[in-house]
Amino acid sequence: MEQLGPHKSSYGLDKNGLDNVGKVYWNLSAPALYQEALIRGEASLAAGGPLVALTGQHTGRSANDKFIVKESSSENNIWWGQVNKPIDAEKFTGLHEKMRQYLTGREVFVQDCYAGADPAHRLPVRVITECAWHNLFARNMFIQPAAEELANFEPEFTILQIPSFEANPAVDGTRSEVFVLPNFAEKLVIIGGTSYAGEIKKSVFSILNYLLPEKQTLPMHCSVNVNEEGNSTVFFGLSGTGKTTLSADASKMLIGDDEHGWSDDGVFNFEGGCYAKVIKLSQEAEPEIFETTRRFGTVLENVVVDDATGELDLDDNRYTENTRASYPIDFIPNASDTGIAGNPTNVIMLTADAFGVLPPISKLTPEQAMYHFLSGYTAKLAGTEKGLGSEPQATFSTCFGAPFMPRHPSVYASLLGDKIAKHGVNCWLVNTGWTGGEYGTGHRMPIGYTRALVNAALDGTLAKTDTEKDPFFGLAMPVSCSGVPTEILNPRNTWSDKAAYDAKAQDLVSRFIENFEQFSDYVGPEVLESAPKTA
Ligand SMILES: Nc1ncnc2c1ncn2[C@@H]1O[C@H](COP(=O)(O)OP(=O)(O)O)[C@@H](O)[C@H]1O
Ligand SMILES: C=C(OP(=O)(O)O)C(=O)O
Ligand SMILES: [Mn+2]
Repeated sequence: MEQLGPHKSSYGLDKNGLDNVGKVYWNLSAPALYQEALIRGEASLAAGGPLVALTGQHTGRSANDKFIVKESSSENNIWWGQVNKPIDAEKFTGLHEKMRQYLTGREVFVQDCYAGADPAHRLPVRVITECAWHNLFARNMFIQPAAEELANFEPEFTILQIPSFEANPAVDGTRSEVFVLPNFAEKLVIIGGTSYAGEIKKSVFSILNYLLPEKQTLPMHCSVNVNEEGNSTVFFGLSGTGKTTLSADASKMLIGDDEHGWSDDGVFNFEGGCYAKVIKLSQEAEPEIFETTRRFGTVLENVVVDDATGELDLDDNRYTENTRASYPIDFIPNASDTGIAGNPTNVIMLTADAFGVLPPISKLTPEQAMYHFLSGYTAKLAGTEKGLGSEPQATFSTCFGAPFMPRHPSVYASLLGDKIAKHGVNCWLVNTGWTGGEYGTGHRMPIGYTRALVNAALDGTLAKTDTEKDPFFGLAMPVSCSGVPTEILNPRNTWSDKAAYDAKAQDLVSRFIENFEQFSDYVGPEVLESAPKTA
């Protein structure tokens, strides 16, 4: 086994059961990984220097192909159901062994890194990949140990990601050729059949979501930034609701864009990089993120590059709507270099309501915050082309991140409830989705309006503004906000057909109620009292 690279670890790959591989590239730098990726034809270079990779068939997460290994150490702690589905330990062992055989004589890339900016909570993770470009993704996304820490680095968890190795569902116990299999007993996640890099980061997230509640630390699918007064804000939200977009803001210090922990000491980023959606990215609305797409070190996924000029075309969705940029967090000009901040003053729950019935901002009582956290509502337009007649798809994903939450939602909700009460946190619901009338005719909330509303919430202005109560969801809607047209603050105003608005709002209320039945035994009467009600 040939060992290459300046930062080999004394904890060799034999300890990962991989004494049979051909070459190991240890902790290569970004330039070295570029070279290896380019030599192998894994990726190409675009103007300004980003590395551009195509993932082929799988351009997003394969949520249905994730199975948690059922074994005695974790079995009773997992919330088994539609989301967390089991796979037998024997099946895992069989597939892992096949994967190991497959790697005989092959090359692998290793990044040893930390997940968790707070040294008290960080997890040493080893990411072993087949491709150099996925290794650079891992290097961008996680926290790099100091050079002297690498020599004696001992991983607590390992991610083994081999996209060209596919499962055979008939014998391996998977659903398809794709598999994402966390094994909490063996402290190992094996990934195969997909090149979507997001699987790597979300696997590490799932591990921390499993481990941290036992340390009284709440893991969160959220972004975090800090304003000029030093107050930190948590932005919860499902994919596409604006965590990354809204946390990158010239007037704030960025802590992180996607995954954080909240301990007794405050909040900390799990990651050391960001993973931004770049489809139709506007230089004007998102200047900081836009800049990252034209520089050395950024990995672009499924972005179209002009053959003749090497220029990016961020508007081209021929491979997917889910085009991505991963970059180290310090590519954002005002990012924190510690990844740590104090206890949040505000919690913002983001939703992208494609029905166009939720207000662009509302103040939540602590009980309503619990209700919305457990509900985890967002909605997408069914087709990528929004047009008349496309009925939106409602999604309820508990804790704003069900696919990544191995434990029962009440575990996370009770930690959040305690922290909101203890620190007197202000909670808000922000709709970054569609407005301006009946769905299909409306448009997405302009980012500038959302930023203005968020800023008015954070600087205390909205707390002093009169509110009106929406009759369907019981939400307190501010009646005015500087920089935002008054008529959009109550979404009913934006519909020409008021009866259609009422019917649609009522329909969404019914969906909330139906979805919440599964949680009604886990919350107190005050939370149920604060729930949306059918008229
Ligand atoms: N009002 C808005 N607020 C936030 N994002 C918006 C808004 N309107 C449109 N967008 C777009 O929605 C997407 C939000 O994605 P992103 O911030 O990556 O979400 P997340 O990080 O929560 O997955 C971006 O493409 C952004 O340009
Ligand atoms: C990376 C992902 O998360 P987000 O869209 O929230 O950035 C994902 O869901 O694959
Ligand atoms: Mn994001």
